[in-house]
Amino acid sequence: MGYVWETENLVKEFTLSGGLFKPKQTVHALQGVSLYQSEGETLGIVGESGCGKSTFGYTLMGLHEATSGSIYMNGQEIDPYRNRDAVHPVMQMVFQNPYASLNPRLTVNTILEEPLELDTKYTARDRVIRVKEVLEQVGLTMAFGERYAHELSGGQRQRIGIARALIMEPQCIICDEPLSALDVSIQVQIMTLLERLQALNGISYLFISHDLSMVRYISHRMVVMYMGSVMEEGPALDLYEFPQHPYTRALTALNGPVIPHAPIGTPLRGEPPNPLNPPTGCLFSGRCPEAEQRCYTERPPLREWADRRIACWHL
Ligand SMILES: Nc1ncnc2c1ncn2[C@@H]1O[C@H](COP(=O)(O)OP(=O)(O)OP(=O)(O)O)[C@@H](O)[C@H]1O
Repeated sequence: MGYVWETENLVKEFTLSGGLFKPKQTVHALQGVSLYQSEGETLGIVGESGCGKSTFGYTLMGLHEATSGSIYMNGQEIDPYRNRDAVHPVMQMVFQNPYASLNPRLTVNTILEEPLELDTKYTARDRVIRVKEVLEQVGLTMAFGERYAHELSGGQRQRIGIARALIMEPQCIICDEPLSALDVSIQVQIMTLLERLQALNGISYLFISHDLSMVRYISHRMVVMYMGSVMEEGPALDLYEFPQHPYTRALTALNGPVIPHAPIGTPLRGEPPNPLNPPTGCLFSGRCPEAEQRCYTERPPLREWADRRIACWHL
């Protein structure tokens, strides 16, 4: 089975413009990320705030221009930043804030029909049918089509966000913290909806969240990111219950031990290093309880280890 998308050594740097006495500075947001996603799979990306999760999703979607590296969709190398038309049939995005991501001046019907209008394959009648179909899929009736965003609850808005992503039948939806603005009971409903849609349409999700304990439930595979770099990647439950990288162990330690005898990490200490000036060795070395001399000078590559990939000299 082919990959829906794949990245090779993806690098994203943001340049901060300097001032009269201040030189330009570079934020190293993604430092060579190589990942892939299979059809029908949910891939979770977790990590602390600022580790580059959203930047990865945005660069993949072409909302940011990659500094270097390659992006493939269905095996074809593309530049999503310059060729959005090639991205949209493959990938759509659901945003964190359902309040901000819907245009308040448009009815739900107009919001959902807009992308269809760009495709000549859809007649006016087809558009109405497709909007009804997609509203039903996200658990809303046709009557919601007449409403404006402010007339909807948070959960209903996020359902519309999902409907908008679904409408062109993409292969993959990037969900960037889609639950964090919602109440816990609504979060469960939206998670259940996403799972049902996956069973129905075979869609893939790239699920971005800082909440490891939640991501492990929804994901098949999980990626732990730190300072724009992949620290550990593997089957979600297994990775959560038996974390190997000291950083993953530290993250899971925050949630308490899950399984008796599972390796328990040392809780995180200190702050991540400045992304303007990342360390030359392992990016986690400054906070790692197991760091040795080599960790401070040489960056560990991401190496295969059973069904995982781990970037640590201690394997
Ligand atoms: N447009 C931008 N200009 C400059 N720096 C940016 C920009 N967008 C993101 N960054 C920086 O890139 C790094 C990664 O940010 P990003 O938002 O991708 O992290 P994140 O893991 O998604 O965090 P959060 O969970 O808080 O959204 C951070 O240091 C951030 O400050």
